Amino acid sequence: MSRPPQVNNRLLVRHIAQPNLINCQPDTQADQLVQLMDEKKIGSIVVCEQHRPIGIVTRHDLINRWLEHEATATTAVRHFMSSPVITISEWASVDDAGQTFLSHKIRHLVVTKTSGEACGIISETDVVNSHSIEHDLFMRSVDEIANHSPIILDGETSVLAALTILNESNDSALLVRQHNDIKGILTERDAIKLLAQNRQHDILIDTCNPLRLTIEEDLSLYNARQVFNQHRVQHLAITNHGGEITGVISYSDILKTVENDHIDRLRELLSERDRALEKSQHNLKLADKVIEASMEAIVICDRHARIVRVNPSFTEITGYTSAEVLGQNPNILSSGRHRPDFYIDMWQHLTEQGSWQGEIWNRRKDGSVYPEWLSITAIKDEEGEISQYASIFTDLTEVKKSEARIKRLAYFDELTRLPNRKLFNDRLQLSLGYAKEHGHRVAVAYIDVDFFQQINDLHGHEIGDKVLKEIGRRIDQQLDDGDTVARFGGDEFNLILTDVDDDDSPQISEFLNRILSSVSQPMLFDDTEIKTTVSIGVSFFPTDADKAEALLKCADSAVHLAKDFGRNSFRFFSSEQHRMIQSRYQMGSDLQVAIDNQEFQLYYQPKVSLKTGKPTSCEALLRWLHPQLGFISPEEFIPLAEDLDLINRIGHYVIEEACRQMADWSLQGDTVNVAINVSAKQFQQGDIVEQIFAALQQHQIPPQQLSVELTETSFLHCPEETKRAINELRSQGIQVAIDDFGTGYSSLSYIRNMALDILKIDRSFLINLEESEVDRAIVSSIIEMSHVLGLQVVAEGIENETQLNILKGMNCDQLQGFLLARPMPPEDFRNWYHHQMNSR
Ligand SMILES: Nc1nc2c(ncn2[C@@H]2O[C@H](COP(=O)(O)O[C@H]3[C@@H](O)[C@H](n4cnc5c(=O)[nH]c(N)nc54)O[C@@H]3COP(=O)(O)O)[C@@H](O)[C@H]2O)c(=O)[nH]1
Repeated sequence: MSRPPQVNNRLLVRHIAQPNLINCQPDTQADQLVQLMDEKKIGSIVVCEQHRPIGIVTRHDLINRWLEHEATATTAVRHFMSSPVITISEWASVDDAGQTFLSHKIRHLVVTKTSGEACGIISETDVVNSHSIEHDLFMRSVDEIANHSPIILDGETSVLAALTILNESNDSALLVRQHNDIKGILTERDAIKLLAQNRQHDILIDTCNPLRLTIEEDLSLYNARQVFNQHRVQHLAITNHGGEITGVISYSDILKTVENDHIDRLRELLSERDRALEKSQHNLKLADKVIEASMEAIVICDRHARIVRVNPSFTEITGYTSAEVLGQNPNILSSGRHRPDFYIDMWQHLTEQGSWQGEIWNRRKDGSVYPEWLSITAIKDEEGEISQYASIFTDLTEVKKSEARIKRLAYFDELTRLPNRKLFNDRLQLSLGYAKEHGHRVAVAYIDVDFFQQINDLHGHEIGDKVLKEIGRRIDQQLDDGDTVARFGGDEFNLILTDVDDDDSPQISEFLNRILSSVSQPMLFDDTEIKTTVSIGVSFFPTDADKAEALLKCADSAVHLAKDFGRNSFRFFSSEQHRMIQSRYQMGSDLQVAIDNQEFQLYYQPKVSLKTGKPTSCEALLRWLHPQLGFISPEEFIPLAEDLDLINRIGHYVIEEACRQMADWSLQGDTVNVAINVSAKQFQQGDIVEQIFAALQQHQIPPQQLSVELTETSFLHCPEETKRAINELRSQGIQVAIDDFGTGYSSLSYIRNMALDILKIDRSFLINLEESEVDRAIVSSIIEMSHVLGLQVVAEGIENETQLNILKGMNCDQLQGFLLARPMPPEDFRNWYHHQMNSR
C-alpha cells in the first residue's frame, strides 16, 4: 500500500497520538470497564471489533450510567457506548484534528491506520500540548481560571449523593467541608475508584480524599501545571494570601484555558482559511468566467500535454468541440507547414524558459489552414514540477488579410487589382537592370482610353469603373509571363514588355493589335452596351531612353501621336517626336514671353450668306508671330496654352482685341459682326462672361454684334458652367455657335439642352462631299435637324465650287472657307468686306 503524501513541515496526528490504546470488546461488561479504567487510570476506553473502533466510553459516561442503572453492572458496553466513533487518520495534520474536535464538539478522537484499524487515541489536551503553550501559561495566573464557586458538600454526605450532585453539575470535582473547614476533595477519578471497590453505598465523603495539597491563587499556570505533573493529581484547591480556600482548579481547566486560546487561534485560522478558500473560489469562478468569455482561444493541458480544458473561442476558431479534443495532444491541430525542428525548438524553449510565443500555422477541423499567434506558459506545482500548460491563441487570419490588403493597397490598384505605379516602377527598374546586364530590349507602353470622360458623363462612374476593370482584364489576358500591366489611375494603363526582339518587329505590332482588337469588343454591363477603344504609345529601351522615367515620357508622347492619328491605334516613339517634345518645351516658355511681349494678332475670315452671297460676319482667328519662327498655327500653341494654363490670358487678349477692332471699324463706319473662339478651359475659369461683357461695355459694342464659337468638348468637360455661361451670353443678345460639329460626340440632345444659335459643320465632312454619298447624307441630315432645332448652319472649309453647289442644294445658311476668303489681317479684311458689300 502506498504511503499517503507527507505534508511538508506539518505536525501529524501520528506524532502526538497515544499509541497504547486501551480498548475492550463490545460485550465487555460495565463493571469490568470500571475496573479497567481505575486500574489504568484513564479517562476513556475504545470499544473495538476486529481491531476496528465501533464505540467509546468515557469516565463521565460510566459514572452516569452507573448512577442511573445501578442494577445493570453486567450490561455489555455495546448497549451504552457512544457510537459511531469519530476517527482520524494517523496521517492527518494536528490542525485537522483540532478542527475535527471543534466541529464535532468532542474531546477524544480514535486514531486509525489507513486500513481503518484503530492504532491510538488523541485528546484535545494532546492537541493543545502539541503547541508551544508555555508562553501562554506564564502569562496567566491560577486566579484567572479557577472555579471560585466550587460545589462544597458536608462531610456527612454519602458518596452516592455526592456523585449524583457532581454528575448533574458540569464540575468534575467537589470540596468536602468539616466543621466549617475544607478538609477534602472528591473527583470523578475517585468516583471510579469507589465504584471499582463497590464502596459508593456504604461510606461518607469525609473519608474519601483528604485535602493535602493546595496552590496559591496568584501562581502562574505554568507553575501550577508543574505541581499537577509532579504530584500526578487532576484537581487542586486554591488559597488566597491568608491561606483561605477560595476555589478549585483542575488540570484540564489549565489545558482548557490554553485550549480555548488555541481554539480561538484555530478558529481564526479556520475562518482565515475559509476566507482564503472563498477568495480563491471567487478567483477561480472569476478565472473560469474569463476563460469562458475570452475572445482568445484557451487550451489547458496536463503535464503529459493532454488537453484537459478548452474554451468556446477554441471551438469557434478550430471547429473542434471540447468533447472532441479532451485527452488529445494539441498536435491534432498541426498544419504540416512547420518542420519537426520548429516544434522541437518550441518545446525546448518552453521547458527551459517556462514560456513560448510566436506565430504558428494550424489546421482547423474542416482542414483549412490558418495562422495564429500562440502563447504557451508552463505552470509549476509546489514542488517546482511542470503540472500544466496553458496556451492562448488568436486567429491571425483577419490580421493577415488586413496586412495583405495594406500590401495590396501599397502595390496594387484598388479598382482593377492590377499593379499600381509603385509596383510598376519597381518592376521596370528590375527589368531595365536585367536588360542592361544581358543586352536585352524592353518596351514600355502607355495606354489611354479614348473618350473615357464621355463614358463617365453618359453612363455614370459606376459603369465607368466597370469599363476600366474590364479593359484591365482584357489587356492582362494578352500578356506573356514576365510582362506587366499596371494602372496608374484615371484611364491610363501602362505595360512593361520584357521579351522584345526588335523595336519595330512584327511580333510587337501583332501584340499591340491584339490589345486594340480585344479592348474594342463591345462590353455589356446589365443592359448597357459600351464600346470603347484605346490609344497606345510605345517606347523602347535602350533606343529611346535608358531611364524608367524618360521611357514613360516617351511612351506618353507617342500616345498623343496615336490619338492624333485618329485613336484606336498605337504609335512608336520616334526621334522626330523627341525633337517635337524638345520644341514643345521651348514653345511653352516662348509662349509666356509672347503674352508679355504681345506677339499675338487677330486675323479675320469672313462668313458669307449662301442666299445673298454677301458677308454676314467674320471669325477672329488668332495668330502668333514668333520672333524667330514666324507665324505659329493656333492648332499648335492653343493646346499648349491650355496645358500650361495660359489660355485664359490669351483668351482675354482675343476678347479685348476683337471688341477693340469692332469699335475701330465702327468708327470707320463699318458695322462688322465678329465671332470669337472660346476654349473649353476658359469656361472652367468662371469669369469668361464677365470678361466679354466688360470688353463690349468698354468699346461700346452692342452684344448682338458678337458671337462666340465653342467646341463640343466644352459641354463634356464643364457642362454646368458652360450652360450657365451660354444662357447669360444669349440673354444679352450674344449668339453662341457650336464649332467643329461632327468631330466630337455629335449629340444633338446637347445642342438642344444648351440652347444654341449656330451650328458649324466641321470641314472634315466637306472634303469628300462630292465623292462620298455618306458624307452628303450626314451633312444634309445635320442641316435638316439643325433647322428643326432652330439653328443656323455654317459649313466651314469650303474650298471648291462643287462643295459650294452641293451645299446650295442642301439649304445651308452660311459658308466659310478658302474658296470665299482666307483669314486676313484687319486692314485686308476691311478692304475685302467693302469690296464684297459693294459688288452686285
Ligand atoms: N480657343 C481659340 N481657338 C482658336 C483661336 N483662333 C483659332 N483657333 C482655333 O485654332 C484652330 C486652327 O485655326 P486656324 O489655323 O486659324 O484655322 C482656321 C482657318 O484658317 C481654317 N480654315 C478656314 N477655311 C478653310 C478651308 O477652306 N480649308 C482649310 N484647310 N482650312 C480652313 O479653319 C480654322 C477655323 O476653324 P474653326 O475655328 O473650326 O472655324 C481652329 O480650331 C480654331 O478654332 C482663338 O482665338 N481661340
